[in-house]
Amino acid sequence: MTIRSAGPKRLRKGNLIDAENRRAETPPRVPSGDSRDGAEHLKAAPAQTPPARAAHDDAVDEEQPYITRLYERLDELKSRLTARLATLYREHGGTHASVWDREAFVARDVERLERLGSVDRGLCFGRLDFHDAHTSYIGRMGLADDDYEQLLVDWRAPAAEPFYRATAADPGDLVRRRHIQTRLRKVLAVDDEVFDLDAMPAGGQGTLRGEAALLAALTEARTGRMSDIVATIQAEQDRIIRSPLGGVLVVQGGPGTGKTVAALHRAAYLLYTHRDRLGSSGVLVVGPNRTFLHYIDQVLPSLGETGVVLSTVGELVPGVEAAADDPADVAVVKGDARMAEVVAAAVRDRQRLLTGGAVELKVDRVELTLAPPAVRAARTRARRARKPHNVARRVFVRELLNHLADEQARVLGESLDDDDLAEIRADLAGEPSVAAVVDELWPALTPERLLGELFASPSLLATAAGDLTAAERSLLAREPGAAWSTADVPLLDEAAELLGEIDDPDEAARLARQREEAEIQYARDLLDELALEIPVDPSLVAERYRGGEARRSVAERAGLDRSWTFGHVIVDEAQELSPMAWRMVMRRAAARSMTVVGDIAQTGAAAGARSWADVLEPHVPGRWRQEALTVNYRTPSEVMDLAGRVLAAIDPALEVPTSVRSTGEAPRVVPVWSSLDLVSQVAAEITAELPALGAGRLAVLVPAGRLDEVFGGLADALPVAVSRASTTDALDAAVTVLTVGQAKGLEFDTVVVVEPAELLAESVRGATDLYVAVTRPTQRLVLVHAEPLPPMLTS
Ligand SMILES: Nc1ncnc2c1ncn2[C@@H]1O[C@H](COP(=O)(O)OP(=O)(O)OP(=O)(O)O)[C@@H](O)[C@H]1O
Repeated sequence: MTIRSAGPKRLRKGNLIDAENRRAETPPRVPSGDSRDGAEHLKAAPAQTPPARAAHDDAVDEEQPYITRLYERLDELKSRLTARLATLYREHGGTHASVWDREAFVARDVERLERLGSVDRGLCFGRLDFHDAHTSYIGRMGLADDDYEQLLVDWRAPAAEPFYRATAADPGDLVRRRHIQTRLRKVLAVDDEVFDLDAMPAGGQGTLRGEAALLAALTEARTGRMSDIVATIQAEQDRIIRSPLGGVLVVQGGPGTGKTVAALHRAAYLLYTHRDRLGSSGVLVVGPNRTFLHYIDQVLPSLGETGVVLSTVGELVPGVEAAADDPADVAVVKGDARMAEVVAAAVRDRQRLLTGGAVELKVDRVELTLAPPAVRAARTRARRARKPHNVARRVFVRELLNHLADEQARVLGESLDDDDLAEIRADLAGEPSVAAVVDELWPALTPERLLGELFASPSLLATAAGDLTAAERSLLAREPGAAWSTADVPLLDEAAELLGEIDDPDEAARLARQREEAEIQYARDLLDELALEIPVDPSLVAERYRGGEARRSVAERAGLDRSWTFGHVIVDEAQELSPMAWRMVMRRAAARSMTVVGDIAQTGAAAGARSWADVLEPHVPGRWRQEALTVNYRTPSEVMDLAGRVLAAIDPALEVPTSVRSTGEAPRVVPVWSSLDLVSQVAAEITAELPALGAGRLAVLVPAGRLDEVFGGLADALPVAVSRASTTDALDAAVTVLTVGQAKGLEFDTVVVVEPAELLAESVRGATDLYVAVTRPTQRLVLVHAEPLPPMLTS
């Protein structure tokens, strides 16, 4: 096994060896010793000599009492909080102010308890020894004793920075950085980097260790869930994590360079550092699909942050469920920036004039004439209000009723005072024939109705989408009542923005009901999570949360409110967003504080990005900054050699990230004589792989057209659980069958790619899909094919 220190982390003074030796049963693989791209590489160490082992064991013993003390402090704080919370939950009544105070205490204590409960695993993972003889311990949260003496420094605090940033060239005041590995509150290993050997106490030199903690993290079997990397953040990642809050930060990096994980740690860092600001406005993380969000959803809670909203593009409009998939050409048209004008024109087209001449209305046996000029005047006034359609509708209705009331007075030949006129207007407003005309001329519209009617009507489309070709317009056709697609959601959002809220009591009641259900569910989840030792009646908690806007968590409120603007927005796999999706996401980030994470070389969506400038210049011209991540932590170098050939076929100018380690196992290519045998051969390959897989995860990546066939065949043939990406347990099974699109952002110990030539041919971005597919494994890659392999995989 080799670790290459290719950039973020450099070889440092002292030996660098694998502390895992202590528990590893087999010695690590001797490195191949190649040094690509001039990257320094770290050699796996020979087995420890007895004195080194003894010194190491002494260091483990030395740390245990302190770690035990930290856990005791954690437990003490937890039991104090639990007791106080149980008391607060039982209290009733009091003045309005005292009830309010009590609620505030409850909310604060619940949040604290959640945080304390989330940091148990690996509470402390580092220690810094400074020249002035003081020592700091670094961990998942800050802890102090009752005398305010600092016991543990939060990893996000400025005092923890040397843990991630110190280098041999620039160690600052640091004498030694120690990684501490714990399991179940026991110290397992320590891993030291010494910056000043002379300043080390006698005997301390024996514990010198290198990249063991990183190596241990990288080679661990995958669980189907992303883990935090708080103990092993690398310097180039740390710079991104601690980059200032303001403006748009783009993080460009190849597969496996830690973009996702760094972005999530950045969310935790920003919440910690700017709690005042972000605590009330919240952080939104946008990911490519639900499976991916499920894959990452443990990372922030494990860092003690629960208040972040995770959403796909298709979920960003509350109340709309994007259940359909559009073909690529349809998604391209719907995602095109020109659609903004189409939606705007569609709204304008619903503000109509009387094209067929005057209409006669019979109100209370009085004949009233509504003439075209009156409607035109009302429309002009309403449009001048420069308000959303449904809000401006009030002006239109008022103008029209004024006109009709005057008309009625004229017909009756009476001179009426203001009160009489107001009464007539009220009567007119309740008159069905008047309401019908108003609805025809300026209807109250929901986004769903606007787009549903637009896409179902070639004539409405022809008027609103004149800039689109006839072929493009025909791609927008949709049956009334059909399911919405992900590509429809940004259009619905665009429409919602232009339409505004409807003054409709039924709609208001529906939203209130939706909110209430969410509150009750929240209360239930809360009690489940807290697992209070003293029983508390869930209905009391539900009651407590019901109705009180201010008592709901920010994430809850934000999740239910389409117009919520977040303090910071993180967009992952950002290369996949269409221009229309960007418009929607930008609305959620009104202050333009964003982290945009992606890889232009992995753009799979036909409507996705070709350059970050194309994406961002229209929204934040000249006001975005870019950082790069260059080291691949996921994929071994043997697999990346093959991936590099695929990348070169996409564009020879694109750079392959340098793998930080190698396994000595080249990708395996398995030819099959007939495509009829493809699935059985895949099953045989997986069966052979299972012993090495252990408790890890294996993905079968297939062309979309083969999903059902391969899933069905494997589910029958394999002795282990097989799932597919569309189900909620997708990442829990040992074997998951996915399309490449569904595997975006995910990783697995072993990946079996089925029929690469078909993947390549399946879409205009087939080569990109192939690149994404082969960069998913952390250990082994197998290619099974009946059709000839694409040349880029054979050379
Ligand atoms: N500093 C680190 N310490 C330990 N593990 C790390 C570190 N950096 C990245 N990793 C691991 O490397 C893997 C890849 O990270 P991540 O998924 O964030 O990469 P990515 O750049 O988003 O990849 P892709 O573009 O392919 O989606 C993850 O398992 C992550 O935990």
